[in-house]
Amino acid sequence: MTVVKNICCIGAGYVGGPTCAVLAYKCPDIKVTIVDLSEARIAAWNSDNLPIYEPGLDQVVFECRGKNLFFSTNVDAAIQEADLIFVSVNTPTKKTGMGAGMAADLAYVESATRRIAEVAKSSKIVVEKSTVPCRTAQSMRTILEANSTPEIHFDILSNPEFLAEGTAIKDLLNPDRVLIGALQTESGIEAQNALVDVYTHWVPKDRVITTNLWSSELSKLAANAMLAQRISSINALSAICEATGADVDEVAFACGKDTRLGSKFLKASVGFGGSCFQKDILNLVYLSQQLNLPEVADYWQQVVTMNEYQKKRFVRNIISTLFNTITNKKIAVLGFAFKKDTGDTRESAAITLIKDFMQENARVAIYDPKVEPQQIYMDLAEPGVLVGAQEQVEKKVQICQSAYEAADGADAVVIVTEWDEFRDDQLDYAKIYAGMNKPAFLYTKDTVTMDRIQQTSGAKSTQPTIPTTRITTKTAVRPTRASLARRDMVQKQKQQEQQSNKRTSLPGGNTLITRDKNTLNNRSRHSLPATSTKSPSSSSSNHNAPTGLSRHSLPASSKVRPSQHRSTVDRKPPVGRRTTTANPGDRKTTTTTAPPRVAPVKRKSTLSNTTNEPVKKRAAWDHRVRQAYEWGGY
Ligand SMILES: NC(=O)c1ccc[n+]([C@@H]2O[C@H](COP(=O)([O-])OP(=O)(O)OC[C@H]3O[C@@H](n4cnc5c(N)ncnc54)[C@H](O)[C@@H]3O)[C@@H](O)[C@H]2O)c1
Ligand SMILES: O=c1ccn([C@@H]2O[C@H](COP(=O)(O)OP(=O)(O)O[C@H]3O[C@H](CO)[C@@H](O)[C@H](O)[C@H]3O)[C@@H](O)[C@H]2O)c(=O)[nH]1
Repeated sequence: MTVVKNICCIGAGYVGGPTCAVLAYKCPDIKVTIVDLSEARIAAWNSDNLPIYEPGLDQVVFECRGKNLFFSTNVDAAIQEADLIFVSVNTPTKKTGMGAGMAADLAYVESATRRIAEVAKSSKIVVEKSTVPCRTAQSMRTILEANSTPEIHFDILSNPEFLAEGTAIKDLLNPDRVLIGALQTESGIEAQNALVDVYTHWVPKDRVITTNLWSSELSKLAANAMLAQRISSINALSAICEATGADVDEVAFACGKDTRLGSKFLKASVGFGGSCFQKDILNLVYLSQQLNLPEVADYWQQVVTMNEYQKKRFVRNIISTLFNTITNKKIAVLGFAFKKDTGDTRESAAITLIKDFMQENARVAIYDPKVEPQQIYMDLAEPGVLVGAQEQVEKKVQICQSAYEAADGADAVVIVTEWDEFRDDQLDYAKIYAGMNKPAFLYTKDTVTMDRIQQTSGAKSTQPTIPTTRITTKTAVRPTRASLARRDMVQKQKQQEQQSNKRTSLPGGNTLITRDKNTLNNRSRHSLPATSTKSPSSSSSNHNAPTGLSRHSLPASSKVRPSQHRSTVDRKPPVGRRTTTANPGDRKTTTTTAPPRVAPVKRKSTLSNTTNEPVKKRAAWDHRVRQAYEWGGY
């Protein structure tokens, strides 16, 4: 039986570093050496300032470094010493040549494999940790076997990594499962058992799954494709929600309660980012095409297409609500990393959004708590992102030290990354508002709807009303008293509408209901016009704004009293109105004036009647709900 005593990991990146640091932490009897070609990266791993930000990583590394955990650029020595070698190098999407834009670039995997074959002086278990197309292990095996001798034998395993950035240490310490694929030969199974023994130092045995090589490789792509598919599904539904008045969070909550579906990964967003999802789905699309399965390829391609659509839709909505132009307007972008608790910016939605803002000649101010300015400049200067060199980018964007600095003088604040410090109990939104141009707008990533800081009547600004992120029943929490009250209230309003709303007959026998401007929920209800043409009233508005607004509470940190909040609204009649023409799915034919960001006074009295809760108390309640959700994660 093979016992692993010495492990080498080739690739000291987001996966190799944390994975093998946790392995060293949990297996003090095993020596772990993480190697990389990048001297800068290894120097950082050996310093107090680790090259990646990941909660809990510092403690793990500082605990083991120098004892049984080592970082080195001496790749050959580490290979020679090891019994087992993880190949954890990058596998980005190919940029040129065959399969460009889709296929995984396996050059780094191949070069690491060749290096092992060249320098190994004893038998090794080589473990494919990188995410690779199905049957890559076959190519690795061919390279290794071509160099094996009677004394040196190579076994190849597939052990894909499922950690998510931002929660990597938690995921590694307590994984849902560990997957190990092997050739079903005697030697393959022995190697598989040796790796099982390593993991069972801390992972319960029933969570270590053993399969054949190809199932293991494909399972990694499949898991990512299915996770991303859920996000695209909920994002597709968010577009329908905005057009119909349904609330995407409520839909997600209702669907997620079905135990067959589950509540995770149903959070509508501006689109998924990160180095993995898009790359791995495109990888699957390419694989399907190569296998002559065009329908399968099209199916998975649609997940990526929907993601792109969502990002574009978000930008379009922002421009639309900013009166159809953002030229020379200052847009504050809060967050640049692709998700919170990581400094990783790869495929971050922020890059796409900022690119679009800049192409519309907006001025962009960016703040992220963990991403270095240099990284932001590099990402924005990437060919195909912004035309021009880094110096040009530096002239166009302002990188700020705080959210307040970014928002100062801004026309709009866009929260792209859901960092905790942007929560309304952390950030003083009254202060943010005070420093902004009026009317001021706030957009949040998870709603894809406009969150308007204040409704003003023209150029003159009024008292701040400061709604912050929307309050809804989120996927991880039960419906609240507040949301039930809202439902009651909406029903009540519906009844009132039936009496007071004007009914307009549309050609084709359809009916357009124009809502009373002062109703709480400014989403209009439409009968679906199969053949209707544009109603006369639709020509009066030229906006294409999102409408899926829900209620907002005052932030805990807000200095604005509920009474001020209401009185401002009293002074300002909401303008939300929506008319739909022939094709309800065609956003171009749907015109909407931006609905008010906050409810009119009517809302308060209705709510008070329904819940018997003063507004202030209700706001606090809503705030707790949101916090509970956010701490619960997706
Ligand atoms: N980032 C994630 O959250 C995540 C999660 C699961 C799986 N994965 C997969 O893991 C793999 C690695 O991802 P990552 O995010 O860690 O990438 P990364 O770019 O952060 O790290 C890869 C490292 O490998 C090094 N490298 C490349 N070729 C080398 C060679 N021949 N010898 C020595 N070092 C070499 C690079 O210098 C780099 O530091 C990818 O296949 C990725 O799809 C990533
Ligand atoms: O309900 C959700 C969940 C996530 N996201 C977004 O999806 C992206 C990816 O998030 P997440 O999956 O949490 O982070 P990653 O680090 O990309 O992790 C994914 O990709 C890794 C690399 O393959 C896998 O190992 C992980 O299992 C898989 O979750 C981010 O932009 C999130 O904001 C949503 O929009 N809605």
